[in-house]
Amino acid sequence: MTNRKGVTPHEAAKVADGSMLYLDGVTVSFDGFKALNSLSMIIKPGEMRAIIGPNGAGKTTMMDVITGKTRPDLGDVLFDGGVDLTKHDEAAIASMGIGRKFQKPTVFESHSVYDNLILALKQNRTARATLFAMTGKADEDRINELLELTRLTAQRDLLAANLSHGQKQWLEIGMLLAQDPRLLLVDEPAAGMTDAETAETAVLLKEIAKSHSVVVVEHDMDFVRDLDVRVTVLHEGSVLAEGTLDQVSSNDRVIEVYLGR
Ligand SMILES: Nc1ncnc2c1ncn2[C@@H]1O[C@H](COP(=O)(O)OP(=O)(O)OP(=O)(O)O)[C@@H](O)[C@H]1O
Repeated sequence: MTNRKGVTPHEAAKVADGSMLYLDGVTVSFDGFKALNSLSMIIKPGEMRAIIGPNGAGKTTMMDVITGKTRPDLGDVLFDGGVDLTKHDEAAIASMGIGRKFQKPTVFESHSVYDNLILALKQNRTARATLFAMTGKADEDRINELLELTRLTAQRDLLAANLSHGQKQWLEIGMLLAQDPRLLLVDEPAAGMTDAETAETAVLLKEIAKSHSVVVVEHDMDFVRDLDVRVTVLHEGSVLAEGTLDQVSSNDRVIEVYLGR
């Protein structure tokens, strides 16, 4: 079988070799409307990428395709150099190491911060992991690391319901990390945060990106500037521009369609 460019899956896997995420010619239609229109993008291992674009550009649909929620009509979606994500369902893709953080935090409000992290850690126990089960001490150490990373050490025994909006987002990021993903997809983390929380979230994501690939969808340009990473601009389901934030924001086509000035 070949895709629309006459590329076999084997050939696509060769091109994708060494990438964490490889999208090529990905097209998704809803009743004839192309939410994604031949979208292509490569994320390298250890890379953090910011995705921006006006409403309806296809950002959410792209995340849906990567996580197996939506099947593309056309195109290659490969993880870790060669795993064809279009052949797997959401649960299988999550267990392969792709974690997704939705915009709205979904922490367990009636549980403490600590219990939320423990629950996330235990969720990750596959049969194999149970066989070589971590000791209680190893679990404690991991939780302490995650509390430290997510700036929640002092809130460890608080009910999640009593955290600020920003702290809930950080807790949920910690819960995702407890499941040891290799690629994290983060949808508008700064939405609804205070300026201080937004700035801290950029620092947090940069720390996480030292040991994970991260794709961040975001509208807040100050936050994207703080991330200081390569930016991809989506428009009408395809890549309009890619580069530093300064490069894409001085691109005439981006100014025309995205910034509208
Ligand atoms: N299930 C669906 N059925 C029909 N149209 C859809 C569906 N999902 C998305 N669309 C359309 O596809 C386009 C892309 O939507 P998508 O949500 O991916 O954009 P987005 O870049 O995430 O936008 P936003 O910034 O507003 O979240 C939009 O025009 C949207 O109306």
